[in-house]
Amino acid sequence: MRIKFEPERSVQTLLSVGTDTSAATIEWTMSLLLNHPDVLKKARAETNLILPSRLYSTVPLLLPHESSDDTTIGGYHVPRQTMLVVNAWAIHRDPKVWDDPTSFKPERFEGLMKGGHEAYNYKFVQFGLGRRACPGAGLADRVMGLVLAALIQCFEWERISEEEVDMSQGTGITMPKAKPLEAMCKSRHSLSTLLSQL
Ligand code: HEM
Repeated sequence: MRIKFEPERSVQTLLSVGTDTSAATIEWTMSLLLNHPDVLKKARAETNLILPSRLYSTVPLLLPHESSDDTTIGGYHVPRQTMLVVNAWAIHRDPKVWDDPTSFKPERFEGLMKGGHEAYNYKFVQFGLGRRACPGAGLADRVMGLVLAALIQCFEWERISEEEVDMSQGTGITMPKAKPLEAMCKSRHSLSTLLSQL
């Protein structure tokens, strides 16, 4: 067997999987924050508040996998070479796994996040698990943390009307918002002072 290495395609794939997923996660998280001003206020006060987007898993079915051998999972016989799809979206909203699953409560992650991604006890699988888990998870965590912190710390955010931000979900391997987020923002007073000193 010959394997053809195509660096251009690899770079394109990395750029695509790395940017769509991170951008969508940031958009979902900002939408959640705009619908929960109390959490937004808390996030501004606590710069280390963890805001994982569990409710709106941006890769809701992970990527298809294939069983390398016959096996039995949860009483079901799975023959070799079966395509396996993990429904992360359903796991993240399962009341048997999460207390009050559909509420946006970032504080539920305090403590749970300390041991790295493998320590989530198979509850939070936004990046998959095991050998084929997302290799960009560490980078994505850091980039999303920095971007969200900058957006929250540097700007005042408001919804465009009294109505809550529409959280309907579109379809795609990376789950988009059905209606792109529109919000109002203005730079915070502290930022204007800082910028005027540059
Ligand atoms: C919020 C951001 C991201 C999310 C939610 C995400 C999620 C995922 C998921 C669920 C998988 C499949 C895991 C599985 O099926 O078990 C995956 C695979 C992958 N991700 Fe990410 N990802 C993100 C960011 C990134 C970034 C920044 C990069 C690279 C710069 C990246 C590169 C990849 C690659 C190359 C794979 C395929 C790995 C393989 O098949 O062995 N991802 N990602």
